[in-house]
Amino acid sequence: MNNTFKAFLFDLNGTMIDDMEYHTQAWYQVLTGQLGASLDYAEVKKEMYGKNAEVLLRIFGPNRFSPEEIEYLSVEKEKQYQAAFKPHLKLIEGLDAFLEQAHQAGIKMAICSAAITANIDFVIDGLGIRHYFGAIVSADDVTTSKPHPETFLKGAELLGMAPEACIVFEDAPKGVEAAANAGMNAVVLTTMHAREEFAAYTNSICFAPNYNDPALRTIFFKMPQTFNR
Ligand SMILES: O=P(O)(O)OC[C@H]1O[C@@H](O)[C@H](O)[C@@H](O)[C@@H]1O
Repeated sequence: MNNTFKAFLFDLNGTMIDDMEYHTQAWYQVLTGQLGASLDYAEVKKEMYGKNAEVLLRIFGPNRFSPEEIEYLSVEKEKQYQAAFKPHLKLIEGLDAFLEQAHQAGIKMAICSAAITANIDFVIDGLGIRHYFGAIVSADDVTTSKPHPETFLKGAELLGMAPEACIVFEDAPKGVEAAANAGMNAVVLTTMHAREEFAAYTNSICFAPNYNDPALRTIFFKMPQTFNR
């Protein structure tokens, strides 16, 4: 194991599971179908980072919805997402063995996501992987979500780790920006965004389509075998 990193901070959506298309579809339906926003699919994809309340505020401004309406719309979007994605719920290729290997190597791990707690529970209990994580930071645990550094700094703090001992796993440019703002390097999973979209971020140390990528094995475990079990 490479001694530089003592903790792994995982983003969830798009990084541990390949579900961002399902989030985009659910947001597109709620924002344009239910709420009448004039956004095309690509614009929805670009605007849907961070907490659900932040997405609604960014698109509709501060005066459109009451806090109760925001909560209702957030839950509505996640109901649509969960119903559509549930049959496809599985870890990104190689991640099951990668988690086990990191665990065996004594690496501390946290989930640091902009998703609400109910969505994180849906994924980690649905997949039986909760025991790997010493801390979970959701949308409900932070004041401001990514690209603000709060989510990752809180994850590091809960694990008892200095930021420089942590490596972030992310799939979104705004998430890598949040890692940079927290003083952390990032491994980028290219599930939804192409490598070129991260050109602005010098803290991206590696790009991989999944956890069997040789670059990941070299960086973290210096081992030739794949993570397939
Ligand atoms: O921070 P994560 O795990 O990538 O989650 C991000 C996504 O979480 C979803 O729950 C939000 O509705 C999306 O708008 C957001 O992009």
